Amino acid sequence: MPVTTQQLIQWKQQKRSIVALTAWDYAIAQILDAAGVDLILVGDSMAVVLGYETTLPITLSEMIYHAKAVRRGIKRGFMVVDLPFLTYQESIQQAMHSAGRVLKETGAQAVKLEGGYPAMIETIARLVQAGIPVMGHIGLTPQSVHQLGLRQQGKTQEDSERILSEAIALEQAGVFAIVLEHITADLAMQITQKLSIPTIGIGAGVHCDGQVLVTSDILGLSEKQPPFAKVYTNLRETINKAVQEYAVEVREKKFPQ
Ligand SMILES: Nc1nc(=O)c2c([nH]1)NC[C@@H]1CN(c3ccc(C(=O)N[C@@H](CCC(=O)O)C(=O)O)cc3)CN21
Ligand SMILES: CC(C)C(=O)C(=O)O
Ligand SMILES: [Mg+2]
Repeated sequence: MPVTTQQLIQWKQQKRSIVALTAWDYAIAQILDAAGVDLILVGDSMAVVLGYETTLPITLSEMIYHAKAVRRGIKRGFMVVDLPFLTYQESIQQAMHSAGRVLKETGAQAVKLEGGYPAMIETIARLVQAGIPVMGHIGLTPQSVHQLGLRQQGKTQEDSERILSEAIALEQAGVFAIVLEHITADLAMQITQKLSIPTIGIGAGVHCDGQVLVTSDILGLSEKQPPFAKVYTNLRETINKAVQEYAVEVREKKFPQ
């Protein structure tokens, strides 16, 4: 049975951790889905797969192109697509148009957008009223890299209080879940306890209701990873070995047989 927003909320109540990863094409999506990943995110971090330094250059059309391929690989997982930089901040109308395109053209079940109170609250409420499930994303928001940098957020009392109140405002606006990125484990625990909707952490400690990482990071495909990522295998090395072996066999006329 496909995962739903209700299922995600139930898993929080049952304290069953939610497993989330990112995907950018059919093959990766199919492998993650068959492995039982609960939530599959077409993240704008796909920028790394396309060779960009930040997530800012990714366009809505690029996200939709990749999301359509991901959709074809998923049978069970809940599929979320990131709205990229400046495709939702301009106006409620712009956000509605972008989120509508994502749901209509890709078959995703939800969109994710960065930011909290006050900037995004009205926009989120309107999307939810229109029937579009929205996932929040606060703490380190990479689309604001030129303001925030990439450091851990919520380290001062003032900052952590602000992030906690953003989380509460997002829940009230109707998000079904929130990504907490690169904040202290203590703050993530407080938010997780306070909210009825699931928190999905990335670099936010073990007390979140679920965890997400960028799949190219855990596979060792990215050139570099954030300090909070764990590299479970080194695909760069694996691919390099296979390609070297192939090259030798071609040059020595050992392949084809
Ligand atoms: N491959 C990849 N994985 C990610 O998780 C990811 C992306 N790309 N791109 C978008 C954002 C950026 N992310 C990052 C990237 C680097 C740090 C990092 O190195 N943080 C350092 C401080 C660096 C600094 O201050 O410049 C740290 O110690 O917190 C954190 C988050 C997380 N997201
Ligand atoms: C890592 C997650 C939360 C993300 O926003 C992305 O991959 O773009
Ligand atoms: Mg993102």
